[in-house]
This record gives sequence, C-alpha cells and structure tokens, in this order.
Amino acid sequence: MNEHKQREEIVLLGKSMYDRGLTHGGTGNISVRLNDGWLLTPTGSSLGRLDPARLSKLDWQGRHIGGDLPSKEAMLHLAMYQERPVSGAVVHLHSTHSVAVSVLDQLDPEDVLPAITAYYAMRVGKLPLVPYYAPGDPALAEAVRRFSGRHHAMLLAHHGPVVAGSDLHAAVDATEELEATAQLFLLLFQHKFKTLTPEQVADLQRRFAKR
Ligand SMILES: O=C(CO)COP(=O)(O)O
Ligand SMILES: [Zn+2]
Repeated sequence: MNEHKQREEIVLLGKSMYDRGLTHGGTGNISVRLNDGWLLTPTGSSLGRLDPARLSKLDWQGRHIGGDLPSKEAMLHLAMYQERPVSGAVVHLHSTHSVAVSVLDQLDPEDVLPAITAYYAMRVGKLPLVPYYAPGDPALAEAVRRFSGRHHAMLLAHHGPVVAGSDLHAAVDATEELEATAQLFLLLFQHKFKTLTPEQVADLQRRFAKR
C-alpha cells in the first residue's frame, strides 16, 4: 500500500474507533510502517479528526521528518517496530474496559485476561501488564520494549492497550478484540465462568497463522 493510501487508512480507522468510543478526547495514537520511515498521529490530536496531510512522519532513528509534531509516545511505537520486524502498524488506545481491567487487583501480570473466546485467543493470546509510567516517559517505552519481542499485545497499567499487527487492519482488529474481551471479563468476573482449555487454545494457535 502506498503512503497516500496508508494516510487515508489511519484517518478512516482512527475515526471509526473514535466514533465507537474506543478512545476519547485527545487520547490514543496510531502508527504505520512505510518503506522510507513511518507515520504517526500528531500529539494532542483527536483520532476522530485527523488530517491525512498533517500526520507526523519519522525516520528509524525516531527523528521527526515531516508533518505536525509527533505523539509523545513516539519512542514506544519505535520500540515496538525495532523489536518486531514483522509488525507493520501499532495502535494505542485508552479504551474504558481495558483500562478498568488494568487496575484490578490480584490479576496475573504475565497474562491479564483469560481466553474467554476463540477470537481473543487467535487475535490477542497472552497479554502481559506493563507497570505504570507516565505517558510519554522514556521508561514506558523501554518497559514496552522488554515485552515486545515476545508479545504483539500488552496492557499498560492505569493507561490502556498497545497492540501491533502485520498491518493497520490487523492491529485495529486485535485492539477491538482486546477491548471486547475486557468488557466480557468485567461482566463475568464476579461469577463462576469457564475459559477455553489450554488444549483448545493450542489448537487455535495451530489452526490460525500468527499475527
Ligand atoms: O495516548 C496518549 C498518551 O499516552 C496521547 O498522547 P499524544 O496526544 O501525544 O499522542
Ligand atoms: Zn495513552
């Protein structure tokens, strides 16, 4: 996909997620890998009102080479790409149910959500909790880097999800699956409920290609 089309996709999917309340106000950021660098949403922008011509462009040293001033999470996105050469896009949102799960006590920080559905197991899999750091803190980007070799999806404590995908559609799909499962989990967690078995999860991983 050429750069023009990638810019249009960021605007389209950003608005789609914003309009469905998956992030709000000026929160969240989206990036996409290009042949000659990468695109990122500008700092302070609403995902519902992006301008394709004003998206930030950066090089692989993280230098700003075009468009508006980049998101304060630029180093976090860059760390994901550096550790995940297969990933073509990264989505970060402040989705309400995912944030709620990120502050629950007594969760397993190595795998925050259970495999309630097949699509969660297929699109997200194991979800680690990244300890809290302030938004934009270089320590947050380094904490994300430590997980991103082994995980394409993670949950930032008191903050929200970060998800990489082979392309923007894959990253958005997985982020939506995470948020839907967080909502299901909150509906269920004071009840006794069953999850998929480890054998069922392993079977799904065999059947469906990795992100
Ligand atoms: O989600 C955000 C910070 O974590 C939003 O920050 P930016 O507006 O700088 O992208
Ligand atoms: Zn954020």
